[in-house]
Amino acid sequence: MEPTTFILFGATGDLAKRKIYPALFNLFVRGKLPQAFSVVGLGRREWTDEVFQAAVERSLYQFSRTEPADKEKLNAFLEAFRYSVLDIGREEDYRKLLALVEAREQALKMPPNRLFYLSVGPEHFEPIADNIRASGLGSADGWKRLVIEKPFGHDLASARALNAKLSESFAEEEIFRIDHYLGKPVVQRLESLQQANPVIQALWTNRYIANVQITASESVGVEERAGYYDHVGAIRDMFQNHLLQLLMMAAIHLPYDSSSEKVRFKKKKIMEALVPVAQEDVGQQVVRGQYTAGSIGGQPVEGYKSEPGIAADSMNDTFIAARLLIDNNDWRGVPFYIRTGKRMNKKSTRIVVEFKEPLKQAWSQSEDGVAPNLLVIEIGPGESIALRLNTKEAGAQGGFKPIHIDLHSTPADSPEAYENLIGDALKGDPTFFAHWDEVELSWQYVQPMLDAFAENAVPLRSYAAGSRGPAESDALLAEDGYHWWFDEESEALPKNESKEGANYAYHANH
Ligand SMILES: NC(=O)C1=CN([C@@H]2O[C@H](COP(=O)(O)OP(=O)(O)OC[C@H]3O[C@@H](n4cnc5c(N)ncnc54)[C@H](OP(=O)(O)O)[C@@H]3O)[C@@H](O)[C@H]2O)C=CC1
Ligand SMILES: O=C1O[C@H](COP(=O)(O)O)[C@@H](O)[C@H](O)[C@H]1O
Repeated sequence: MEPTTFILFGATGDLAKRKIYPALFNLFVRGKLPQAFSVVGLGRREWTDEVFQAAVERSLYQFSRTEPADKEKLNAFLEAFRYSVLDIGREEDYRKLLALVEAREQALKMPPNRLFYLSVGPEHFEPIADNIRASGLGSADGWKRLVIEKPFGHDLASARALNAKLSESFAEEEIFRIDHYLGKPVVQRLESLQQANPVIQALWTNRYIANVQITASESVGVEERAGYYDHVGAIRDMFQNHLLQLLMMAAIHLPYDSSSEKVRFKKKKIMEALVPVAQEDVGQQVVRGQYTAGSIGGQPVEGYKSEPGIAADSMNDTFIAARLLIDNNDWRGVPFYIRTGKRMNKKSTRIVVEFKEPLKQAWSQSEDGVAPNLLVIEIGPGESIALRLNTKEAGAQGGFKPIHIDLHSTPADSPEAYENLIGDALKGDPTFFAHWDEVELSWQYVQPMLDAFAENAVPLRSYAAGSRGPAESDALLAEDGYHWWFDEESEALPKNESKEGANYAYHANH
């Protein structure tokens, strides 16, 4: 890997300590950082290098999965970290930064390969990009990359404006837009699931698939982010980015020789084939909801409007369910159902592919227990991919029973999303970052929904905290003759006990 200077805006912030430093440390421990590697942290706080290194060290003890037990290793890691006080709007701070970066490059005999990581609020993205260009930080002989956190815009117009501005300083291939769902290990394995299993590849069409269900339910509420969340809602926070990315990843057909260009091209094609929903039709395809008081895990939970920092008359969505249609030869006629919500009964991110039931007529009149085949892709908190089939035991009197074939369990020590993504950005591999085309098409698809929500043209349904969302979300699928597959109904899929080395294991449920 090429020598790199990692320049971190927002080095004193929450994301840096919870995700970025632990990810860098894990990469270091796994030998996946460049041999010559230097970090320059930035913030307004008057920290010294020593204070910065101590803050990084604390964050590792608090948030890293890899305990920094080896003091020598830890010190070698921390030695790479320097700090510079920088106010984003102050030009002279960038000149000071350039001097520090160049001094470090000279001391470490590194070429000027610079990765700028923007772990700051979105209002800072444009001025930082401008100042990087104006100060000369970006016009060096090496390469430059811009890693940018979400949110990328607030709507279609603002996303376009932001992209136009960033493009003045960085080329598209230099911009790495983080969507941490693309860094999740199981999402990254979807590619090999198809490529390594011709069986799955052959079934990946409307001939065999009845519907696809993508769920990201959360039991947490707005936590400490009321100010942010009350302006974005579930639709901007999760649906426009993470869930549409999961849809793209689930719907693409990947060739054996898939390159980053091919993956992104195919994702773009899926977005282009999505059937647009006109503003006046949003209510037929989308259910929006907001939680009221309830209980989770036996504990009483307040309703959304009573959360600190939330307006008492807020009409913000904390839940969204939608039916999406893809108009291409592979997926015509297969509804993709997406739902996400805060304060639901449990944390679960999963894709369930429900297969058609060609045998239903033949069996279900006379036999109990025949259920559709399901491919269940557990993305979090457990990680697994399992196929549910029907079987009948020899000589058994009863009906059919489901069995599960575990296609791919993720080892317990699999990397976290940020580790995967930062590692990819350091390598310059953009496969699991959101290309501008995808981002723009996502906003384009979502914009009529935002407009309908803003006009309150779609009813805001209530659901009790701790429930599975509004009843209308179930009705959305019932209209098509389907229902959401919940854990309980997909019948005790293999639990996520440590299954290292247990790929392709066979589980029978009794
Ligand atoms: N926290 C999280 O879990 C997640 C965060 N994100 C995104 O990551 C980004 C950062 O979030 P988070 O770390 O939580 O935010 P914080 O509020 O915790 O940190 C903000 C950082 O920005 C710096 N900063 C703010 N204003 C200035 C300024 N004028 N000049 C220089 N530095 C400034 C602060 O440094 P100082 O105070 O020293 O000036 C601080 O380091 C946001 O875009 C957020 O949406 C995305 C996913 C999850
Ligand atoms: O980006 C976000 O994601 C989290 C959920 O992420 P996960 O990895 O825990 O599934 C969500 O809670 C947050 O509101 C959102 O901004």
